[in-house]
Amino acid sequence: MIKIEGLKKSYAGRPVLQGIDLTVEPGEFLVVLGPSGAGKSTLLRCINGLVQPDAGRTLIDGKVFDTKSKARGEQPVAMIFQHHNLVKRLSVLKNVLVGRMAGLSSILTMLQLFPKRDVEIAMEALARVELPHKANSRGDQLSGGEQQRVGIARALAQQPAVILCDEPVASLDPKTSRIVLGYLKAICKEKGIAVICNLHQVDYAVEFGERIVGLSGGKVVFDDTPDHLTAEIVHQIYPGLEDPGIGRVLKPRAAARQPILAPLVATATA
Ligand SMILES: Nc1ncnc2c1ncn2[C@@H]1O[C@H](COP(=O)(O)OP(=O)(O)OP(=O)(O)O)[C@@H](O)[C@H]1O
Repeated sequence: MIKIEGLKKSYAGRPVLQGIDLTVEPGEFLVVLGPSGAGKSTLLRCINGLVQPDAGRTLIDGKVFDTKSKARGEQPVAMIFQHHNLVKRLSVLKNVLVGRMAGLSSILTMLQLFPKRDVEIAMEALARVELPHKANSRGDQLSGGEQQRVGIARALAQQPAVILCDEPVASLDPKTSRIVLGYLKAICKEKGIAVICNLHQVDYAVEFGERIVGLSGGKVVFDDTPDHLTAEIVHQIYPGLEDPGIGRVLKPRAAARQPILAPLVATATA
């Protein structure tokens, strides 16, 4: 279980996260929505131990995880990025094995020598995203969607408790985006890995998210299942958004409901 308690972060005196509390269960697929600058990436960086919050903490299975844990090589958190972050000149298999490096001595890492068990784990992860036949291809010989599937395999090979995804389909076409999100969700369920996924696309959030968190002005302004996400709430999460079609992706039942969090309007207009 991932427990995020009172996370606060400011840059140059400007608050970016203003006290985030979230609990995410194993195997839960949580989507974070919010406008540019809402603090979505900062939230993931704090959870991942890349950024030290000014206040608050993240507990993973009851143990604090922060920048110090990361520096010690603890790896309960895997990350998937928008631009895949593959090493293009390395083979697909070696890219996936990057997910296993934390447990290796620096000499083995330098020589790119991997224990048989790690290679097996990496191949299993590649098989899970249906790319074992690409193991010996170079990273830059794959399409964008395939590269993102390798990114998922690399995260999976790390055997994490949580996978954080920062706009993982922002540079993919709609069909490929659905394929990639489909793999992520299936893996989340099968392996009991919590997934926290930043997205900009409300339609994908509703289609794939089991739970949606709306972030605005560094605060959680919505936290519920997709069928409770109304067009009004979407407009309040994204102030000034002019997209009359947004209501079409929301279920009629949701469209009939009222916004459920009182601070929403105040935060969105602050
Ligand atoms: N290292 C940093 N130094 C200074 N300011 C930062 C830093 N990282 C983020 N910020 C600022 O914090 C705010 C939130 O940034 P963040 O990247 O978390 O937003 P976001 O919701 O992920 O936006 P986007 O959807 O555009 O990626 C922004 O105003 C950004 O400029």
